[in-house]
Amino acid sequence: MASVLRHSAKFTSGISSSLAACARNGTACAFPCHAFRHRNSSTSSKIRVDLDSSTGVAVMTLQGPPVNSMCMDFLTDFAISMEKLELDKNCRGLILTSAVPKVFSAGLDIMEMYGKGPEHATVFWRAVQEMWFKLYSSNMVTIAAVNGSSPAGGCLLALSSDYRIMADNPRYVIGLNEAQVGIVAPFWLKDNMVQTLGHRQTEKSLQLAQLYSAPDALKIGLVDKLVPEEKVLSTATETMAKWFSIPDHSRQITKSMMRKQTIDKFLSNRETDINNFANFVTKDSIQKSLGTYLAKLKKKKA
Ligand SMILES: CCCCC/C=C\CCCC/C=C/C(=O)SCCNC(=O)CCNC(=O)[C@H](O)C(C)(C)COP(=O)(O)OP(=O)(O)OC[C@H]1O[C@@H](n2cnc3c(N)ncnc32)[C@H](O)[C@@H]1OP(=O)(O)O
Repeated sequence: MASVLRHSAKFTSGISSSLAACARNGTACAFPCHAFRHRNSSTSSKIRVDLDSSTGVAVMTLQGPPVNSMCMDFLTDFAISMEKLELDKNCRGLILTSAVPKVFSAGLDIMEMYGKGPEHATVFWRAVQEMWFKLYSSNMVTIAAVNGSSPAGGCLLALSSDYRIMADNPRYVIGLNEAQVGIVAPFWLKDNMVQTLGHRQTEKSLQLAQLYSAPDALKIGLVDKLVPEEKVLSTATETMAKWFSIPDHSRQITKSMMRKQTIDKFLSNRETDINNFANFVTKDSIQKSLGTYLAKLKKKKA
């Protein structure tokens, strides 16, 4: 990552330090508390992170045009940002959003899976796993502010968060469409979706590679709330205040209890999953599917 978290706070005051203490201790803290904000920012080529220490909320903005696809740089920046935030005692909650118009994230960068050898596939898949694992197992309250289309890996970010708010625009889609691309959602992502939608709905969604419009995603519970696009971020901030009203320790233990089985299964099968991916994605037939899908994406424009 190009730069590190910079501490830009210039002053402390009784009010701001007590708000920061409030953020650290996990006690309820009324929003908005704009008066004396402490902001830490970090920017890499693909991701910007703004942490407001006075509220304990970090906003991670995906800023990799044209579609926030998850290439190696993106995945590395994401992992480093998550590690820093997780260790920062001033940070209790994370909002994920996009600076790219109309797109939250197009998912994994297909170019990272196309025409590459098994060594690259191994490194890439470990980084994908790490992104999911860091978000899914985070101690922070995580809210996806989905302000655009969010297929495949984009949906992964949303699914592994605690709460999903999406822009109320029927042209925006979200879902796990891997099968359409000729690839397969890994077991841990499937498990994550089962927890959110239930077994039957997940089976239909995955087999049919379904991308849901925002209203349909709300109907099946793939997102929790729809709001006008310009309110996605402010609603995420308001929602965070509600989640912050629960003491951190009890919410965190509850979260880890709910997610433990999926995490344990992932950790026990992690290396096998990497080998499976590397073998699968380098097969001629899978490469052919990826090539056809890529050509379709490019042709769409012509
Ligand atoms: C049994 C063993 C287990 C094996 C497991 C195997 C695989 C597991 C993988 C599972 C996990 C996740 C997988 C993925 O995420 S795969 C990626 C799937 N993503 C998509 O299908 C989305 C494709 N993109 C779109 O639908 C659209 O781009 C859009 C996001 C709706 C945005 O539309 P629009 O604003 O109209 O932009 P364009 O379509 O014009 O795209 C602009 C340029 O970006 C390129 N592009 C788009 N998406 C991707 C991508 N995912 N990767 C790389 N490049 C992408 C597109 O081609 C355009 O490029 P150009 O300007 O050069 O033409």
